[in-house]
Amino acid sequence: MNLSDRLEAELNEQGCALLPGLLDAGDCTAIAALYAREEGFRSRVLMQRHGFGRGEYRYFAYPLPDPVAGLRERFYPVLAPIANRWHQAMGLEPRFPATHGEFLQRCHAAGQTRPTPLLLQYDAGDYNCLHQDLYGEHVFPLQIAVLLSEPGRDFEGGEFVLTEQRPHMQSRAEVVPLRQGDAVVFAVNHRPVTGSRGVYRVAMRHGVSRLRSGRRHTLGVIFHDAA
Ligand SMILES: O=C(O)CCC(=O)C(=O)O
Ligand SMILES: [Fe+2]
Repeated sequence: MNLSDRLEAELNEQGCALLPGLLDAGDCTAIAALYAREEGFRSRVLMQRHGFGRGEYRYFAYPLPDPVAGLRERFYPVLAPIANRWHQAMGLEPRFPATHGEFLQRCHAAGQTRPTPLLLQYDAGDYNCLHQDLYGEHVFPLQIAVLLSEPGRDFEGGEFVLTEQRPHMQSRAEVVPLRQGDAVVFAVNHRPVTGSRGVYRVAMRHGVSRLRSGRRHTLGVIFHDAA
């Protein structure tokens, strides 16, 4: 099974898929260290100010640093066929072009020109409320988060959580066990699930449980740009 087929099978069954060891420890440390630098970012968000949780994040500015730009370019073509089948299954119109460059042109033409890849930083007591990363009309339906810190050594608590809200049913939560360098691919806003009466849309949200101690960094890779 190739990577795209494996991810599609996991995404269709669980709503998320793992990419173990996507980055090595050296890359993780180097990317996390960017957080403290002055340059390279377009904005900083203190989550508590907006009711998003507690902790902070910074959006990268263009040009994105190599590993971040590389992940967007490399994974878009793997995920676009899955995104197209999801849209077909959910009866949604937009189809996604073959390359990330073409998709970005579409975002930029619609005024979504600001880069969305971000670095997040959590300290003890911080958490990220369940949310969806929607930034305008154009939405690529899958995104990736990479854990840059090592659980147990750098921090405790702070688990990546996904919830699925099925129509007329109770919500289901999934905790995704990640080690440093592991990534999770997940649905941005909804995904198709086949039930006895056909396909229905399940709304997905993601967040992070409270950090018990230490410091945790994550790299978020979102494929659409922001208005
Ligand atoms: O810190 C995390 O694991 C979640 C980050 C997040 O919300 C994102 O990448 O969109
Ligand atoms: Fe997010």
